[in-house]
Amino acid sequence: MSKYGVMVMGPAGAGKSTFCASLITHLQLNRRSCFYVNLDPAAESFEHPPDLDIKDLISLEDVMEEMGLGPNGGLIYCFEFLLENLDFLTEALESLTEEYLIIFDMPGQIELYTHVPILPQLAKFLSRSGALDIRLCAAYLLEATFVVDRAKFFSGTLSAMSAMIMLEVPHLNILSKMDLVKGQVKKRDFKKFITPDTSLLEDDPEIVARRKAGEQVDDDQSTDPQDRDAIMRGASFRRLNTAVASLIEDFSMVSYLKLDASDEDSVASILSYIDDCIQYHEAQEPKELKDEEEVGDYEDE
Ligand SMILES: Nc1nc2c(ncn2[C@@H]2O[C@H](COP(=O)(O)OP(=O)(O)OP(=O)(O)O)[C@@H](O)[C@H]2O)c(=O)[nH]1
Ligand SMILES: [Mg+2]
Repeated sequence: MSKYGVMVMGPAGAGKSTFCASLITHLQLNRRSCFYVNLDPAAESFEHPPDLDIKDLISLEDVMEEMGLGPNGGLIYCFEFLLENLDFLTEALESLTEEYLIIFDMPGQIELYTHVPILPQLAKFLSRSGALDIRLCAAYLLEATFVVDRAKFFSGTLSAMSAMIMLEVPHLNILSKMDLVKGQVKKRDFKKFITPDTSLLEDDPEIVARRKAGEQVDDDQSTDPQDRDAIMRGASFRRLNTAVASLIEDFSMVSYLKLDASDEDSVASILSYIDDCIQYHEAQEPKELKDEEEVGDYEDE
């Protein structure tokens, strides 16, 4: 029996847990079953109580206290512990039928998505180990407000691409919190961020405005590493961003969907992409109406 799941990932505060909550509400309203797995050992409050919570296996607070680790080292320790105790996941998930969408709410530490091999191991276990065999996709969230700062946007896009390459599962990139940029960025301008390329740096309004004001933008103003502002306004920093943007353009892997978690249509649209990625609908049996529903329907006519 196939199982279906989505890993909701992305940097801290990107709106992962909010999206999970909106997705669960939407699934419930549409009479679809879901199973919510919290894999963030530091998460405390939830709109929907998790069906499985990593905190029942290990708590970040205990790890930090007992092992003398900081929050990031503690989180890595928690995931290493999870990988040594995968029965915790198998026992809870193995009996789920193909009707369920399993939603994994991930933590926001960026290290997990960029260079430590923990998440690839976990994704491999969930999707390919034979124990669970979940048809899994990743939903990587990045805050849409990042588009205001080109350097931030490309650095976020690079980490999305890094997660994509490391995880080797079908992957959706999503610009979250779209409500925050509505009215601030014109629709036509926003389009350019959907499939990012180097042209975004060439017509950066900040550079255009500085050039217009007669500022010299093609030289470095300072090479003193302490003078962060001057470095970030200098030509070397722009060359670095251009190199990052070119890399992203050359790989041509990242394009974004848009999400406003408070808008049900927007959540429904993202869900349709998730369903499509994991081919959820292909495995579903036609559902028969229950007797009372059938009678009710005829009475209405
Ligand atoms: N305006 C707006 N705010 C949002 C949206 N989604 C989330 N937020 C807010 O962003 C903040 C962070 O949201 P979370 O859902 O906790 O983000 P997260 O990615 O789970 O955060 P961590 O688990 O700490 O990494 C909260 O204050 C949310 O209310 C959205 O679509 N629009
Ligand atoms: Mg969260």
